[in-house]
Amino acid sequence: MLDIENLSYSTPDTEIFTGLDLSVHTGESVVLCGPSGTGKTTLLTCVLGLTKPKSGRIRIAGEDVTGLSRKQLALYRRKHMGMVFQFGELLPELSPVENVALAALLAGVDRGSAYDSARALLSDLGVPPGQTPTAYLSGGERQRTAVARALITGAPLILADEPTGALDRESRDSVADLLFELPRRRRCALLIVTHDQAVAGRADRRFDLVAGRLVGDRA
Ligand SMILES: Nc1ncnc2c1ncn2[C@@H]1O[C@H](COP(=O)(O)OP(=O)(O)OP(=O)(O)O)[C@@H](O)[C@H]1O
Repeated sequence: MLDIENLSYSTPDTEIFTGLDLSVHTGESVVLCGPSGTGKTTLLTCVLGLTKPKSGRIRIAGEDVTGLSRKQLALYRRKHMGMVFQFGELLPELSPVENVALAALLAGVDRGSAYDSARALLSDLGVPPGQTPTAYLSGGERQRTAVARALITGAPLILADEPTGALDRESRDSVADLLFELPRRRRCALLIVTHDQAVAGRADRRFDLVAGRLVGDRA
């Protein structure tokens, strides 16, 4: 589902990573760890098409996304990728169902279907129904809502950046349970960046980004 080939990125002062190769297949979870500042988030933003790599190729579902225009990328992202951030990044004044339905509406789904799917997905992921703005939910409930938002369009590639970094241990475990079930339950590919060793240990494969190189399991 995701094929990264010979990817390099540098800032004007520093080479962040060089010649990275990484594949994530449908039905599996891959975790990316490594010291702070080695470029893990930058790698995710390259996959999302928000950062342009210096060289190399990223293919998603067989399509080379490194050559797409910004507009094509935005459309491609909506259809093929779901993203979960550390702090959920939800709209705090909207309820969970509104946050999740909004992602479907932006992807062109009609209002009735968007709301029906959002309610069904949130119920499946254990988010209490109701009109409470997400600002008042617990951290775990917010992250479950963020996972629902990432899934609502049926994206085959789910990316997560420190999805449990802001949670206590109990919420961390339940959000990790939810995330690691996804590849098999929903036939997607999952790539998670995390510093949390308990979360990292649950992935099918693990890599560490150290000094610009990936170290670890191979595809
Ligand atoms: N556009 C940019 N201009 C300058 N520096 C950048 C740019 N993008 C990334 N960097 C630098 O690249 C390095 C990698 O940052 P990144 O956030 O990807 O690391 P990380 O491995 O995710 O770190 P952490 O684990 O702390 O979240 C950092 O030193 C960051 O400041």
